[in-house]
Amino acid sequence: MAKSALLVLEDGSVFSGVSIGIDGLSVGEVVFNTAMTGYQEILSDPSYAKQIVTLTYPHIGNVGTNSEDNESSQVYAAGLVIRDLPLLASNWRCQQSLSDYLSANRVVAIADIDTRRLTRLLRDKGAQRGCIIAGDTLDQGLALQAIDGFAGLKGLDLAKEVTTHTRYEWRENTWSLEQGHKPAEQLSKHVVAYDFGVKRNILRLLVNRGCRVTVVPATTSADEVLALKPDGIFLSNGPGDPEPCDYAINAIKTLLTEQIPVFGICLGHQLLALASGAQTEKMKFGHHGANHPVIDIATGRVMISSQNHGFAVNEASLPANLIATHRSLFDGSLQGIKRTDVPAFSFQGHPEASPGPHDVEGLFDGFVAMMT
Ligand SMILES: NC(=O)CC[C@H](N)C(=O)O
Repeated sequence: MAKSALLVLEDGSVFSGVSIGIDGLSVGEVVFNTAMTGYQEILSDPSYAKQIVTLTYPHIGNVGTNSEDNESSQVYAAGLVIRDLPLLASNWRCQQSLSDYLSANRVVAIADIDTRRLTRLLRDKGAQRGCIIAGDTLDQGLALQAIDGFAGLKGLDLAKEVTTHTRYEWRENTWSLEQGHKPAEQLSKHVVAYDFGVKRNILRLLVNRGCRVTVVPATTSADEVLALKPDGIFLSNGPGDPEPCDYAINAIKTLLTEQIPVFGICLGHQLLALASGAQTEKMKFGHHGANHPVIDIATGRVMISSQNHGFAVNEASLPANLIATHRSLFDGSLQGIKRTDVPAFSFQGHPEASPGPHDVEGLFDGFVAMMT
């Protein structure tokens, strides 16, 4: 018999379902993601730390999980909420069912709830603080207490918590159906990548373009980065609010005076903006999905992108040396920026996909071209 579980929200809403992970209680910001595939990449994306992810696609788990599709070494999402877990996981790459994967990674998760009702609620009221409890005894009062004890993501520096403790070299190339991981390329450009919660596919796409990648902890100083003699500096994605990451903002300010190419993704984009004098703000329910249209303002070209952010750069706050390069066609919010005085640019969505379409991958080529 499946154990029961409850999802409780700060507004008092309660959804009851069945547990598909471990027994226990987990609190976080509840958000919805509209991607139809890629649940394993989403769960292991460090940017989801302290967030409980609801997947709007109704059948989740059909293809199980495997050891190659993780975007980091563990699950970072604080919990998973789905409609229906199929009885059977079937795929030639499947090594573990989703439910076994959730248990092995110590995740509290709930299925059999009305994710359409939940998503409408989140859309109307905004992302909610919430709690999943699973097990033999379900105490709603305890869940509400846990929610009270969680202040939300605003003001929370999580990059420092998920970053690597030690510097390391990344050599693994991209994966394809025909070849698995491709053999190493000739590596001619040296990229120092700040790990604020980096996804592996970003590092692979850099290797695929001939970059030797050195990944450094989030708190690495500008002097330490410069001592590594980088041809380019990459600012990664990551969880939490960018504003309290003053150590990173200060380092980026210094690095921007060096005329070394800088490329930022998501949190890295927000940090580049803050270091350039712009401002960020919390969004109502953010962008989480793999089907978000974004326009390249200079060419008018529309690309479908992967997205995962709850904060955004306020376009009205851009200083004179920062121009808008991309906008979301869902809500008009800023999706890309470029410095006019130094070689630095960034994108709010996820050009590395994983999961999602590859329309925006050309930004990696732009970064390599800047270094050449
Ligand atoms: N994927 C990311 O890097 C997310 C950035 C930031 N934590 C946000 O929610 O906006």
